[in-house]
Amino acid sequence: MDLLKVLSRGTKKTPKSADTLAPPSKPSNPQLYHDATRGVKRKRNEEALNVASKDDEQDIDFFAPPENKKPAAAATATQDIPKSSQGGPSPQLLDQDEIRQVLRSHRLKFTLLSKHENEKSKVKKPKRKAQVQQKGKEKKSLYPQPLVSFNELRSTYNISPRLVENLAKQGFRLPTEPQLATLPLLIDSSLALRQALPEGLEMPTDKPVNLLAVAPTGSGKTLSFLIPIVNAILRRRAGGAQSKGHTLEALVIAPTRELAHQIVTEGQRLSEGTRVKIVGFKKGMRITAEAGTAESAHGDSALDESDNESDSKSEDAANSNESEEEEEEESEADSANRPVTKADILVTTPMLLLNFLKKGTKSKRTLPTVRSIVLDEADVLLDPLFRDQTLGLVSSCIHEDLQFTCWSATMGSNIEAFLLETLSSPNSNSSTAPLVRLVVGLKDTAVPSVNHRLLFTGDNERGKLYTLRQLLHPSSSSSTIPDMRLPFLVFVQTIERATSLHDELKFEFPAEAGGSSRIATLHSSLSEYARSKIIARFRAGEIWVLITTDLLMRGIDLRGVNGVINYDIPLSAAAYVHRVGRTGRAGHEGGVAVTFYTKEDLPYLKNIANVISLSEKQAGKGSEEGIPKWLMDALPKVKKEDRKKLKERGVESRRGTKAQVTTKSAWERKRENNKRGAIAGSKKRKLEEPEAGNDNGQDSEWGGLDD
Ligand SMILES: Nc1ncnc2c1ncn2[C@@H]1O[C@H](COP(=O)(O)OP(=O)(O)OP(=O)(O)O)[C@@H](O)[C@H]1O
Repeated sequence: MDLLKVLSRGTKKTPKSADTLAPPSKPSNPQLYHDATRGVKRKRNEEALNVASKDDEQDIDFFAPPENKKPAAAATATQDIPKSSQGGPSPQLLDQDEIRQVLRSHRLKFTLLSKHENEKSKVKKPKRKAQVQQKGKEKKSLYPQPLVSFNELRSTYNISPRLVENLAKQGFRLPTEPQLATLPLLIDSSLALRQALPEGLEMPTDKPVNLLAVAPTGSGKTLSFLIPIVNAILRRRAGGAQSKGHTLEALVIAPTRELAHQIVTEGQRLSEGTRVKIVGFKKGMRITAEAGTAESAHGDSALDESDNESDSKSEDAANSNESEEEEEEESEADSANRPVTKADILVTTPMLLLNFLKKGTKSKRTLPTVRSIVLDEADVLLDPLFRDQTLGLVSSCIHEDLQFTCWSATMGSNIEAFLLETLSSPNSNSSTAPLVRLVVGLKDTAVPSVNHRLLFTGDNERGKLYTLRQLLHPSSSSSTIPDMRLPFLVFVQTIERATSLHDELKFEFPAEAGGSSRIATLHSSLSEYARSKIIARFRAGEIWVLITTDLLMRGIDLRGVNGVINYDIPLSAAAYVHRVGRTGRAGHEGGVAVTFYTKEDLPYLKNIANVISLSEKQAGKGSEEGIPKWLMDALPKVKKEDRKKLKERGVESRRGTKAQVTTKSAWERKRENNKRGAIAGSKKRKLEEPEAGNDNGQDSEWGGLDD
């Protein structure tokens, strides 16, 4: 039996046909897990369901003033809201049993992490180790107040009414799981933790809580960290503790410009009308920073970073190719004349701001007014490749009550241990604050909101191209995946492959359907201007197929994306999770993720098949929809060295110029390559100096990280 083909059959196809460019389904409920029966005693459960079914019939206004408020039990589709949270004078807190019930029904698990506990369990005898750790874990479980409905933001946590209005304006009616879990803790930790600590466990309540949150892709993590930050700024202003002007109070770090820009946009929507200013840091921008000890205070200056490519790999991920149309090179004198940009919240990629803080001084400048630092996609920011830059920024935030929060859909245990070590080091500004971990779902490597497919495409490039062409015309009867609908993202391994696949496909759509304008490619060697234009056109629905690299795999929220195609296999389970998580976001159903594989990919398939199985399980789908167990067992285990190699290099045969995507014969390609080589050679001879070395060349596109 051919294992390769059977694997494709193992993933069920939905027979439903779909129209090209059908709009994404309306999100009915942005919550992923809402099983009211989970972890509930029978009697209580029946009561809760009865309340809910009655309330379901009513039209609910979650943002109504308290006197018109319907019972809070009706405010979520979770049907598990205990009575004590329903309306009434604030603050209304749930009791321990009720808290546990809500947290369990949403698959939310909080743990108080402590280095001390870890070390203690390490010295025990090996045989008892598991038991000790288990015991330790139980002891460290926390049960903070959940946010059962958005109206509690006003009634219990007294947040700015303007923020609540802005949420309502965007149509957000139910908190997603990370919002439900973290908003109380981050807005008012002492209130949220009042009944949360198990006996014998103490935690300082005068310090803000540091948080490590692991929640699925598209589950609203951005608002989970933005709401508390904006609210804290407004609160301090209202209390007169902060001037009415703009003081930099929060720093959000993201791995790519696209994500940073998106966070700024979401923040601006949230803080509309509040005078809280959220700004994306750009090259040449000046902000108020305090000089290090060797310098005079406020010795800030703007930077020209065009010559600063010292860390080409991370720059490629975050800010590649700085020859921007809109960001012409400027002299230091020019940039120093620029006015200082005022902001309350600054969003940046790590290298960009770090360069600014370092430029022209012996000791790095500091940001003493920053009270909150957010690492979005923390696992990649704390990966050894990028760690120094990220920690460089963290160490410049010297406020004594600095709050540190980390967010991602995937978080390796190595990252967790590293974070714990860093935060508990004597140099850390957050050393005395507790570190709490939240995990939403059973495990981080799952994307339950997406329909996953594995597709064997034959042994060569032609098979892949043929299959992709079929998917571009999803209504055709020959389509391999009938429920695959435009628009979609296509992920490939390298920039080279992205451009050559684009060349192959750009005339796929007829002129009357928009022709070549419907297909585009986005990767880090394009200018920032070009990149943002492409994203804007994709958001506007003008581009139907976007061919990209792993640059776009994290955080990007393109609401209309109906499908993701892994044309080249992802480099790790985490990369798979992030790539396919670009669809099926915030309750949108019907997102499809198709992963092509060839014989060559077989050694790497088990990782992905595992994620698919777990996702199906978490989504509550029957075993017939996932990959059968016998098939899973038959797949080869990925060797450690192969995993490492894959992470660093990708599939070897897809690197370099030879790995272009093409249907041309080898002879034709050879002739073209020779011609191109001759032209390039003559151009090179004319140049006085060779180009500045980026030794990663075209293959330096940011690769995904392993779990
Ligand atoms: N309460 C809500 N109800 C409905 N939609 C929401 C809610 N909160 C956020 N969203 C929307 O959900 C989408 C995904 O949110 P967001 O980008 O924050 O996800 P994420 O968890 O950060 O995902 P990723 O891990 O991929 O970065 C966004 O379009 C956002 O506007």
